[in-house]
Amino acid sequence: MKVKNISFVAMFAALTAIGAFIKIPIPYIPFTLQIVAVYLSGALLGARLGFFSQLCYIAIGLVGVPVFADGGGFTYVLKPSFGYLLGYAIAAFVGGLLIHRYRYTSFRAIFLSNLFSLFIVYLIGCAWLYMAMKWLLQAPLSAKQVIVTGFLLPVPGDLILCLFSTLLIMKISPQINRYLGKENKKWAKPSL
Ligand SMILES: O=C(O)CCCC[C@@H]1SC[C@@H]2NC(=O)N[C@@H]21
Repeated sequence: MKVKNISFVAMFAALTAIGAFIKIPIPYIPFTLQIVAVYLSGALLGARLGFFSQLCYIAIGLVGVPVFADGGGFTYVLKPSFGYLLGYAIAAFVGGLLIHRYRYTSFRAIFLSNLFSLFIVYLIGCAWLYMAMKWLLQAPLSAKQVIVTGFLLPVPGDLILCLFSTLLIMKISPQINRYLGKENKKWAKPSL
């Protein structure tokens, strides 16, 4: 991996950590800005590097650096919110794959790709929340409680962040692509 790529992977891992520090505590799962870094990492770095950036973020947290919303350490895998972190890596990969493979450049296509990434995060996150509460913490939540706390409470904010991130991606992707040397791969200038 080129030094340039490694520095971008590290930068997006760091941005996800910053997103975790900006949080609003709501029951069980905090509202955070991590998702912005997830959208950006896939869309700007592509599937492979976006995935690595989130994997790197998860690894740093699991070895004990308190970069997650509620700290860090290996026992974080037992937390109800750990599934969302796994979802970040998959979501960055899928977002990057869609946007780069299909050369998405319009606002609508990038927004829909981000929405799909968000869906992946919630799918894995809510499934983990349900299982962790039931089997790891012995404090089961009903499916309805999982949907309310794990999805309905944070999703309005995430949709606003999806809109904001899409605009940001459109604004800065030409510069990042030029810097990462992806411009030869026919990435057109994004258009509204
Ligand atoms: O413990 C962590 O660091 C992960 C927190 C997960 C937060 C999830 S991600 C999707 C949804 N949107 C939010 O703002 N909060 C939840």
